[in-house]
Amino acid sequence: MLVIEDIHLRYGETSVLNGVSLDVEQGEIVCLLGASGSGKTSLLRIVAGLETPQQGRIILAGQSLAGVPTHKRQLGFMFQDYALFPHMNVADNVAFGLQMAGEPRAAREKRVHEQLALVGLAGYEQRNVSQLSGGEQQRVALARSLAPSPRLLMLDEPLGSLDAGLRERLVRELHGIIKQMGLTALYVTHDQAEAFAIADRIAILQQGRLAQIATPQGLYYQPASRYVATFLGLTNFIDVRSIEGEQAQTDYGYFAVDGTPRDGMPRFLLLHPDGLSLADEGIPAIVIEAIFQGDQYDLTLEVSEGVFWQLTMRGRETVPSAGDAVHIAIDPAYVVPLAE
Ligand SMILES: Nc1ncnc2c1ncn2[C@@H]1O[C@H](COP(=O)(O)OP(=O)(O)OP(=O)(O)O)[C@@H](O)[C@H]1O
Repeated sequence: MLVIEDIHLRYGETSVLNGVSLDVEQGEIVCLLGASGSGKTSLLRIVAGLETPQQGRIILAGQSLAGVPTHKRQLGFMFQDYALFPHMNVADNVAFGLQMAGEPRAAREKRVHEQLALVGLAGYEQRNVSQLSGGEQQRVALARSLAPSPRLLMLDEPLGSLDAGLRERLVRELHGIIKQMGLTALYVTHDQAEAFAIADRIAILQQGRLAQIATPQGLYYQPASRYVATFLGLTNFIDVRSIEGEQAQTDYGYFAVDGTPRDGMPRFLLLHPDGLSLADEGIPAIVIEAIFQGDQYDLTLEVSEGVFWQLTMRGRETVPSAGDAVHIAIDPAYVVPLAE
């Protein structure tokens, strides 16, 4: 549905996007996830036609968008700072795009009614938008962006200003609505949990480059680099001393590395915290802290001086205390070789 091809964007001497390419399938939700300043919003603005790259192409439904102005691209927008019109009621806000497109009144009213029902705000037509809660306002904004039947929905931190609990609920609702309508969406966020909750695939941007694009599970269990792993909060790295056949030698023993990384010989191994457990024997460690997170304990363990590993314990197992000596077993299926 959407092809983003080799996009380069510079502001003066500053390179903001450096050869970004990715595809979004019809009906797919792709999240752009990355640190502040990694270029997420700039990429969205290029797809929207609000910014022109020095190089590269955007193709929507088989047609190049070069020279096509924003209002002719048939896109829906839900941006954090793209506020509702405070002087209009809910119905007029939702009808805005339809009115701009010259849709007749009766068709407009029908569509507004349908869209409000879809976002759970049936009967809100005459309400004043300034009297709605933050969550209700976001739903009106969503209904407004969906009303003109966009070919692609673009969302930039759409839930950024809401509190955590409401965000969690709305992100699930948003997912349901986008999927129900079979919409294709490009969703910008810097919040990993939000991306995991809504995306079919996640594109990680790292200083204007695409570091990896994969399903949430793919990213989490097979990060392509140390940067991606660290960004996702996975920090148990060990250096590879040498490779002997399909075995990597490390300070903590030998590990099989048959699935070698695509970019060359592994220099590090990521020990995924889901593959670490406490056992009667294994790598000796001292518990530094055990933090209760509701659904799990997050343990920090010191395996040698200044080297700390994270391990999670689920369920109601007996959890050791700070200062306890323990042993760590490693499930080889959760060892990820990384070249960079
Ligand atoms: N009009 C501009 N002129 C010069 N530099 C710009 C302009 N717009 C963006 N930049 C720079 O481009 C880089 C990428 O910005 P962008 O807004 O795309 O990042 P982002 O990943 O969306 O960040 P955030 O999560 O903070 O919104 C930043 O370093 C920013 O300062």
